Amino acid sequence: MKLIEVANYEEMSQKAADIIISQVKKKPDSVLGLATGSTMLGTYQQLVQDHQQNGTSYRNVRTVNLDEYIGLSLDHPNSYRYYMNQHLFFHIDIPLSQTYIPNGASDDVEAECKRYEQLIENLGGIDLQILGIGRNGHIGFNEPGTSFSAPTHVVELAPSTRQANARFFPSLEDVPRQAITMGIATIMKSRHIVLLASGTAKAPIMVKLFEGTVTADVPASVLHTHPNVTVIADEEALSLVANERRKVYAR
Ligand SMILES: N[C@@H]1[C@@H](O)[C@H](O)[C@@H](COP(=O)(O)O)O[C@@H]1O
Repeated sequence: MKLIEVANYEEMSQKAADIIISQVKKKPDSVLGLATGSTMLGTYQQLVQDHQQNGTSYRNVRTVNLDEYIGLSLDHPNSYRYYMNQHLFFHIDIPLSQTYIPNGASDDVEAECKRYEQLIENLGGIDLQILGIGRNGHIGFNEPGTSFSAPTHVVELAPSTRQANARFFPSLEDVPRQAITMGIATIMKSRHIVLLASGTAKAPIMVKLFEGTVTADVPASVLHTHPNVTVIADEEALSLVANERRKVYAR
């Protein structure tokens, strides 16, 4: 795991966008694994700006998103499909037919998980997966305790996750209780993984991540066992991580 320390959210977003843009330039038909949440908004803004100013093309890119709530229609303003369309897909030249997100409105969510896992395999796997991190260390919606060998599956959202995401919904009651998420095994097959973290809310979990212990209690800690992971974190997110721990990963 390699740590890139940055000053703030803007710098984190710029660095992440640069990595995505070079991936797309190097391999125009890349499979990009994408994430949602507040952390990603700046990165997507940078990609849109670069597309408009420099014409980076996504015509042949395929995207697979990490997760989706169960029970929201695809056009529900809180669905991750809606988020991706609004914040990225509608503003770049990717055909929507090449953008994939688990269908949380499916009648048969178990079958949908199998279909999604197979789809990723049929695309040839993920070249570059972008991840945020939950305050409890979740990646995608893989909550603490999830087996590292799980493929795409249905999850019960932890009360703390529903609470953290409630700010996007009218009330806590409106936050879905379940989601479909790529499993940790699915994520770990990606050829390169970039995890982004910004702000003091992520400081305690960054301490746990950089302790270096691999444990299902901190799902993101599995990334220590992947050969090609870059963490881009800002000063606030790293504020509780001791300098010696940072040095272990800063290269
Ligand atoms: N399923 C998503 C995760 O993929 C995301 O990383 C996390 C952090 O969100 P934020 O970036 O808003 O802190 O929230 C959600 O639960």
